[in-house]
Amino acid sequence: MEKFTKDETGSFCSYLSEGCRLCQQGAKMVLFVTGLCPKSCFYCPLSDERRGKDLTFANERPVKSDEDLLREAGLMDALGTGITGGEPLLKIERVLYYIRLLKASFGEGHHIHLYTSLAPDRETLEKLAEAGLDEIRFHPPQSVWGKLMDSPYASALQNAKDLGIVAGIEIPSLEGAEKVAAFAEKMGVFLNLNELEFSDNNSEALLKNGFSLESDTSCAAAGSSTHSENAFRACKRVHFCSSTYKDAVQLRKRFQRIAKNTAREFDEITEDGTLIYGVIDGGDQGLAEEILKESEVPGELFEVKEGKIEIAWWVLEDLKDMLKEELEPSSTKLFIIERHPFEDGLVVELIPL
Ligand SMILES: C[S@@+](CC[C@H](N)C(=O)[O-])C[C@H]1O[C@@H](n2cnc3c(N)ncnc32)[C@H](O)[C@@H]1O
Ligand code: SF4
Repeated sequence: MEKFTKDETGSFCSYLSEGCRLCQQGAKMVLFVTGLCPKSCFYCPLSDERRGKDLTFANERPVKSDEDLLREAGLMDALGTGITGGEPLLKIERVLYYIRLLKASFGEGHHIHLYTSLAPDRETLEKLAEAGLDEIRFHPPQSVWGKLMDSPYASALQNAKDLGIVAGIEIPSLEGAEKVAAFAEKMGVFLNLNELEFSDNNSEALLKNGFSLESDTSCAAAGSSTHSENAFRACKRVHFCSSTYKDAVQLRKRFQRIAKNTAREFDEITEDGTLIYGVIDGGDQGLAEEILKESEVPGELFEVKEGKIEIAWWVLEDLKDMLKEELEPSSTKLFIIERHPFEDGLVVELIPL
C-alpha cells in the first residue's frame, strides 16, 4: 500500500504532472476559453458572469485580441498555460489557435494542459496533439464513475496516450473517487483530485446534496478529503489538491510573479503578491503636484493619473499633515491602498489617512 503524508495545507500526492508542477510555482496562466458547457455538474463553481457565456479570459483579464492574451502571459512571465472553461472543446478551433499562438510566441517549451469534461474522438485528439498540446485531463461526470472501463473516456485516454499527450483524470474528491482511481490505475494514467469547494454559485446545490462547510475560515466541503484517502490506495499516481493549497500557494505565487513584473518603483510588494501604495485623490491636483515638487519628492516615487496621484505610501505618510492642511479645503482624500497586482485589481484594504 502506498504511504502518503499531508503537507501543512492538507494536500498530498504520490505523483505530480508537469502541468501541476508549474501551477505550484504560480507559473501557469489560466486561459478560460469559453463559459459555454453542455454539462450541469451540481458542484459547478462558475460565476454568473462566466457561466453559459461565450467569453474568453486570460487569468482575470478579458481577451478581446491576441495582444490581451500575450500581454497577460508576459506580465506573469508564464512558463505554461492551463486551458479551461466551461467546456473548451466546444470551441475547438479557438483552442487550436491559442495553442499554436502560445507555442509560436513563447516557444515549444511553454507547457499547455487542457481540461475537458468530454471524451473527444481520435480525430479531435490528433488535432490537439498536432497543435502541440502537452497534457490533457478528463473530467467524467460522477454518474459514470462506476462504469468508466465501458465508457468513451477509456478510448479517449488510450488515444491521447498513443498520440503522445500526457493523459490523466481530474475530478472533485467525492464519493466513488476510489472507483475512478482503480480505473486510472488500469489505464496507466494519473489522477488529480480537487477538494470539493463551496463557491458563491454552488453553495445552495452543495447544501442540498448534503455537504457542509469544513470550517468558518475555509471554502472546503467537510469530508471531501476522506474520499481521496481511499482513492490513494487504489492508484499509484494520485494528487489531492486542497482548497487551502490553491489559495495559500498557487494564487499567492501567481500574484507574486505578476507583481514582480508590474510593480512601480514605489509599490511595496507584500508576501501575498499584493501591492501597497498611497493615493492623493480628487480636489486640487495641480496644488498637490506643486507640493510634491516643493517637497522634492523624486519623480520615480509618484505617478500622476487622471484626477489622482499615486505615490509611495511612506512618502504620503511623511507629508500627510502638510497635504491635509493645504488640500482638505478642495476635498482631496488621502489613503493607503492594498490591491491585487493588476489594473483595477481587487482592493484588499483601504486605509484613509
Ligand atoms: C473548474 S473545471 C474547468 C474545466 C471543465 N469545466 C471541467 O469541469 O472539467 C476544472 C476542474 O475543477 C474541478 N471542480 C469543478 N467543480 C469543483 C468544485 N466545486 N470544487 C472543487 N473542484 C471542482 C473538477 O475536478 C474539474 O476537473
Ligand atoms: S463540466 Fe465544468 S464547467 Fe461544465 S458544469 Fe461541470 S464543472 Fe461546470
